Amino acid sequence: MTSMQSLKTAGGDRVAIVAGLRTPFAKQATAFHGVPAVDLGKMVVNELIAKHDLDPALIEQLVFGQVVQMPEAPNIAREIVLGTQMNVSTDAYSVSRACATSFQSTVNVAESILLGNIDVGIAGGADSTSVTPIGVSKKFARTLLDLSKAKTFSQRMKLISSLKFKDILPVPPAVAEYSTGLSMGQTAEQMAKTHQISRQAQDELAHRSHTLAAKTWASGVLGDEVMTAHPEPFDRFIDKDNCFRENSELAGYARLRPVFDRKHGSVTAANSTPLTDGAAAVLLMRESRAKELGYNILGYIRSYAFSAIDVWEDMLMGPSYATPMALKRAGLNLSDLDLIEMHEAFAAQALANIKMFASTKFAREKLGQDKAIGDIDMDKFNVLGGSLAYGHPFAATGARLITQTLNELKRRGGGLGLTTACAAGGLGAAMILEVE
Ligand SMILES: CC(=O)SCCNC(=O)CCNC(=O)[C@H](O)C(C)(C)COP(=O)(O)OP(=O)(O)OC[C@H]1O[C@@H](n2cnc3c(N)ncnc32)[C@H](O)[C@@H]1OP(=O)(O)O
Repeated sequence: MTSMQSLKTAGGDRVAIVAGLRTPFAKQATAFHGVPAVDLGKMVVNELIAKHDLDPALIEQLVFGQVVQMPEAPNIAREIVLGTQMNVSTDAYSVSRACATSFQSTVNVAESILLGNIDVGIAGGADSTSVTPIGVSKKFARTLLDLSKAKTFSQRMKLISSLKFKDILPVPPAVAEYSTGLSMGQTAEQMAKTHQISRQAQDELAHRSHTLAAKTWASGVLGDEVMTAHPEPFDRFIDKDNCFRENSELAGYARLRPVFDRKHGSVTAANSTPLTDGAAAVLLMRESRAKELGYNILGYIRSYAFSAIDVWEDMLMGPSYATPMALKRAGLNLSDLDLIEMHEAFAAQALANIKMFASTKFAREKLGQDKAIGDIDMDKFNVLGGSLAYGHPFAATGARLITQTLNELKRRGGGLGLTTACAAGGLGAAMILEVE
């Protein structure tokens, strides 16, 4: 059921986003090699507090997430509280919604404010694809347990001799769907085929994304929302993302071979998001509390929605399902929006969603509505470049999109912006933001 959302507290306050910050995003095994997600999270939250002169005692809740879990620190939010200047009594818990994780953490803090439980909270997400839990095969894990219970030498020998070489090889985490075994890249290939997205169109979108991101970095506007990082105890310094190409050339894209379907595919390293390390966070407050504390408000959450579809086919369609829900909840049409910020997991996925936004057939058959969501005006779409160029530290992307959209709306003198993402599990997230 989709009805209007009124995102106001009992006292009539809106949910204000006061600020957002992220670490630079670094390609796997580069600047943040060896830095776990929890440390990236601590870095960004500490800096967010310091940069905005926030008394840590005022923060009543921290909701955070990470997609690639660290088994030794399953509640990353609580570890961040304990590892920063925050009061130990600060409520902290972790959420997971795959690539839409920091949309979820932002909504959780917003809901706490709306319910009157808190006035000030921080939400965000962090991921490291460089520090990952390397596991063992199920057979090896089971044998190790049985070995610990074996009573005789011959029982132990029997168990050990049952193992083959492949059973003892380490198992890295897969960027794949648990129930289907399909990687995200294979799903992107499915989507390219179903929606007839050409290799040329994918490469052009990726080239556009890199070109816009390079231009944006060169303009200096990201300096305010991306911290410089010098992760202790690592003797390195990084002051900007290192995924985007300074001099992207379309001709270079065509040379690459497809990765996920080597024979008939079109998804390559250049039109996919790179595996990335990074963290992002947003500071939320009840509107009048923010004003009382003397903060300038960046913007407000106007509506949000999450959607879910089946995972066997074309499951990265989240924006096409969550966006109409968020629009209805805000009482808006697509054409009312000034900016559309869509997570680019793969160029094929973003282009398939753009196509379905414009499709009346899709609207009728999948959304149960007569009219298409609307044609996306590309002058409003990912105007600063997207995840293909910035990278995609899974749990941090939502908070990056929210912060980047609010800042860009502010620079344009205000307006309405959509942020939306697909996520594993067939999930989708959409949030409409307003800047006055
Ligand atoms: C909901 C969701 O968000 S789902 C999405 C979740 N995320 C994912 O699934 C991650 C998908 N991405 C990946 O798995 C990896 O990035 C891969 C497998 C696609 C590519 O990995 P790698 O092969 O390590 O990529 P790498 O960066 O080395 O690039 C391979 C080559 O392409 C080239 N290349 C990459 N980008 C570009 C570009 N924009 N232009 C030209 N060449 C490029 C590189 O220079 C490199 O060339 P080289 O081998 O001559 O040095």
